[in-house]
Amino acid sequence: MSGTSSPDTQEVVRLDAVHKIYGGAKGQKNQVTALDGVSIGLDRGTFTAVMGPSGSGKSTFLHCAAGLDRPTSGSVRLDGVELSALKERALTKLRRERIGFIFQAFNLLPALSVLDNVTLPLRLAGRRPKQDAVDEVLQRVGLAGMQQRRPGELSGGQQQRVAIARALVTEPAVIFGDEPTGALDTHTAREVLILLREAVQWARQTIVMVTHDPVAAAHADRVVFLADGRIVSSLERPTPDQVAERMTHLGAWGTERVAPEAAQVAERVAGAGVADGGLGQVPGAGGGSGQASGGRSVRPSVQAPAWEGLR
Ligand SMILES: Nc1ncnc2c1ncn2[C@@H]1O[C@H](COP(=O)(O)OP(=O)(O)OP(=O)(O)O)[C@@H](O)[C@H]1O
Repeated sequence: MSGTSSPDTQEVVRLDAVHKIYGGAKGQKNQVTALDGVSIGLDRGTFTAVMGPSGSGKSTFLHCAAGLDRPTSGSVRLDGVELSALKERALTKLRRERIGFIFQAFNLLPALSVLDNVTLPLRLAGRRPKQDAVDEVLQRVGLAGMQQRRPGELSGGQQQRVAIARALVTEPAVIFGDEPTGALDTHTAREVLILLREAVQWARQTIVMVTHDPVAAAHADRVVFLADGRIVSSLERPTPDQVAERMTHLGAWGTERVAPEAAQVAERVAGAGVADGGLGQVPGAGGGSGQASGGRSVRPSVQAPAWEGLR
């Protein structure tokens, strides 16, 4: 554990006793405690998935950890910098220079080429893109030869690769993903997850990903589970069925959404080649009314903070 920003620092993200309370003055009825004393450290070069039932605080966790929202109390340090000490402009600069974001809905600029989308964060930061470095990133994500295409001329998976390249090109301290595979079909989602996994290995990239999908989560080094705004457990390098089982214990597929969620989990877990045994633990698994993950609706994502000030 350390608070410096030296490259050798193990913990890139550190949250201590973070509370986030929405709505009204203290003690008022309409208050919601979205985060209730979250403390966690995320090491450099690791891939962490954040899971939990709907409303458990996953998005709030991501927003606070990434400096998109300020905690009500507690400390968030990113790459050794205490975020609460930063004024808005400095926070924006830090997000632009030290954080990469990947969203469910890609958030590419349709009028720009692949190359211009990927190099945009560098140019916004006043840095001249180095052709070799950009070429390498595009090669790594499988977009070599597509530099001049527009996002509209790419598949969903290719568009997400552009977003990943855009996140990687600044060599950020950490990349935050908000359901980065939520809009992709099962096969494409797997390719994107493998790519993220590889980025952790070859670039020693730190990645934090919020997901509802046990198969996606199982690509991470560690899966952290939130319930009622608290970290209630974690699993190291779990299988998809271990993740699904843990989510079941958290009541993640609650009664009002049992059938679609459970069927979806069953499909995803089965698609990952996991033994059938794990599926029996998901209530309503195989219940039939769920849709394939590829048909999953795109839930509203956070605004694209990395591009604030662009227009
Ligand atoms: N801006 C806000 N104002 C008031 N309450 C909020 C706000 N944002 C989130 N909440 C509440 O905080 C709690 C945690 O929300 P959050 O979006 O972090 O959960 P989540 O785990 O990401 O949920 P989901 O999986 O459904 O996206 C919920 O009760 C939610 O209603």
